[in-house]
Amino acid sequence: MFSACTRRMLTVLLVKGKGRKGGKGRDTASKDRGDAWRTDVDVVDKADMHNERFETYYKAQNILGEDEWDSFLERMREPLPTTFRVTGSRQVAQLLNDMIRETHAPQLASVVFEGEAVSPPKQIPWHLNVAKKVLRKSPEFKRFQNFLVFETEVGNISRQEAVSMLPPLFLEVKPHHRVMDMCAAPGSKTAQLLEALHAQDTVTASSFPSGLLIANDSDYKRTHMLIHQAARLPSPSLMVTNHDASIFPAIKIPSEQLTFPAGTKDRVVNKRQHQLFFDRILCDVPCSGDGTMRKNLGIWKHWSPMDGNGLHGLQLRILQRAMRMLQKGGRIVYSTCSINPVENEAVVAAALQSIPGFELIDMSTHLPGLIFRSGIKTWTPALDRSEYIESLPENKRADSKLVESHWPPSLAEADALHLEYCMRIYPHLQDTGGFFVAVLQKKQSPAPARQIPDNKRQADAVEDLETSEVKKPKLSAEDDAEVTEAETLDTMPESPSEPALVTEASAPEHATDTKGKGQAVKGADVHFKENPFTFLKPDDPVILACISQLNLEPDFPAANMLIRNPTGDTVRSIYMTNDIVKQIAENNDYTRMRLMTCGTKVMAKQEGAAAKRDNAEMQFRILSEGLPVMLPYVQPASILSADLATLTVMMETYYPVVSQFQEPFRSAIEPRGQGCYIVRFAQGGLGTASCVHGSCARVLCSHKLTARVFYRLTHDLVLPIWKSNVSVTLMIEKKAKSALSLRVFGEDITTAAREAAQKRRDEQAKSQATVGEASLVEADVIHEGNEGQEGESMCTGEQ
Ligand SMILES: C[S@@+](CC[C@H](N)C(=O)[O-])C[C@H]1O[C@@H](n2cnc3c(N)ncnc32)[C@H](O)[C@@H]1O
Repeated sequence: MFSACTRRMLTVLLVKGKGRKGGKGRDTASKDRGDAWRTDVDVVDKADMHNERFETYYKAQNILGEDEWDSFLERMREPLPTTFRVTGSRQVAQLLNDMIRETHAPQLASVVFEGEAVSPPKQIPWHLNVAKKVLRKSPEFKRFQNFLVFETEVGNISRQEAVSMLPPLFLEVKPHHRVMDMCAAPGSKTAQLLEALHAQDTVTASSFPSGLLIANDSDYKRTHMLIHQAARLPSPSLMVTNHDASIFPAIKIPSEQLTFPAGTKDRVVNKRQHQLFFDRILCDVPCSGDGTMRKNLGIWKHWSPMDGNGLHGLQLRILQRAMRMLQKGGRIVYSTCSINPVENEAVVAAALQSIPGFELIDMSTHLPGLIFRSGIKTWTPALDRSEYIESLPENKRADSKLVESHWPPSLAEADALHLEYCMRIYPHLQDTGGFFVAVLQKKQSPAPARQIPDNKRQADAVEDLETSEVKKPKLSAEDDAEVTEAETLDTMPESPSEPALVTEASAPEHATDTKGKGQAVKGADVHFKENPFTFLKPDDPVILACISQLNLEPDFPAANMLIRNPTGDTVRSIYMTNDIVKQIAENNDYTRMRLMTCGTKVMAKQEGAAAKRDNAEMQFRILSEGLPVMLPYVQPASILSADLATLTVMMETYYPVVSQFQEPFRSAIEPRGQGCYIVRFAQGGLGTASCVHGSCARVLCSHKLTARVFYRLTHDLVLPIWKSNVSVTLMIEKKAKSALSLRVFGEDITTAAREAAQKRRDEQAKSQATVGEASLVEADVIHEGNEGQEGESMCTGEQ
């Protein structure tokens, strides 16, 4: 389907039947991760997938030729192929991709169900069609589905519609780019953008991109989904904010982050702070979601053209705000999962007409395998819910409830805007959902740009601040209150002497003093209750202790470590950011930005049983999720080597004592003091594990023999451990440990799994005993009944 898809994309169609439960629309489409792969009950019949208004409206828009209309509608009523993306860290992604390609796909290659061959999962652009019945009844597919469910639960695989993977591909994000995701939750595209920023990552270590990604969503609860999603791709370049994207505040950045083109006025050069402009912005705006009707069947019943009419104003304002935050030469992708021109071409046309200096770009050859139709140049907005669509002459349009931007521009204007460069994707073209993408670019200034290093930017931003003049579109009064440019840009300090932002009266002594204590900050949001962000000084005792305990390299970015608590006294978790994220956090009021998180959590104070047992002084450990980011700074000599036998011991026992390990690991760990260490299990290493309960050696297990099964490690594995006075513990979370065990050994050999299996066996035995007792009682009752009133005894017994 899409030949330019990223390495991590895979697609599988898991469900093919009559249809599934109707959803509530696009924004509610994300489900509980664990349920995401389970097949739903059919509740909407094909016969109910009709909506007169939908058909009349779209026929009137001429979105497709007559010859395509029937196949379009027919495909709209077919269930959507289920696609998924491997989203975990590069280490996990590589393993999972290999597992699917090398283990699951071959195992599924020869499945024949009811006399018909079923195709295995394939990387996009291929597809697999599997009937629900096959999934339920074919043991091979059931196993594959279980694998998907498990990896989805631990967050390494997420269900994502194929078309929804497109916008980030059109953005072409590079590691040095400053990127904004305006409407980001639940975060599937954010994950793709992060992957692009981290294109230089290796299998075990994260890169340290100089770029930035701000992932924003106006829905507070949904920003937590974003944070959760992003935690799987730990990045020092990430910030998550909770703002209305249409009034996203201007972000200040100090001069050090910019280079100025020759001829820039002194007044500008001497300014201490400037507005940050982005290289790439994604506007995946809230929409009516009628392109998702194949999976959100509820939309069939309730669809009305007024859905799109009502969203148009907000969509336009979000796009306009993005345009005002874009760097010259920068790119915006505007996307919706709607096929309604009022939410698509109308928004793009109005935005281009209202803000000069932008153009649509032709991306038709960017993904050669993608089949799409060009954007349309004229449409007829619906005046009401009526099934009859009427157009109005231009002189009557002002009298309607619609605003000017709902209507199409003249054909000459549409030609000049190149609306044909917009891309419309319909379900029948390549068996996907419906989707719309437009790629806008801010024209370069006439003066050729000087060659500048990656981490330095032209002060193009400054010029814009000085000169920007924005023509505002007429917006419908009922849509939303109009937000003026002044409200956002005015908050920039005009004079270099104006103090930096962020008041935090309770800033700790050891923190960098970036706060104007007690000062009221212009634009601060007093209702925003998240903890402040406090950067530790590089010579803070906590940082110095971490450097020495964890054997960190001299180039460890000690100045970029931050803590999050109101007082700054207790340091439990330490986050790491890159320079640009630090600059933004320090130069902007975090409440005004509504900053939820920045950077990534990399270290934590060792607490709990182990520390208490050992009476440990304050010690820090590297978190498993932060390890890829920290690894480049851990001195190689301090990294321990181990084989899979060592890993087996760590998996099979909660707190294995040193004497349980074999040589050479035992001698390597024995003399070391208490603390956190990093262990590398090298690719190609061969190991064994006892089969505890799994299918691989079930026969041996049931005969109480110890099965030793051999495994080979296909990639380097690097993990954190904690050595106490007596034991060595693998420091990864319980579920992640089980997932790792499944990936490496093909079985869950962890202590937790063994205990759970034992518990299940005990319960089973108990219930069998109860059944036994019950049948004895039953037999007694039957016996008694038989003795007494023959014929009524069964009934009594069953009660
Ligand atoms: C289509 S969804 C985004 C999906 C997301 N890009 C992804 O790929 O996972 C639209 C999002 O816009 C958010 N939203 C709605 N109004 C908004 C606004 N004014 N500003 C920012 N976000 C908004 C919704 O909460 C929703 O999460």
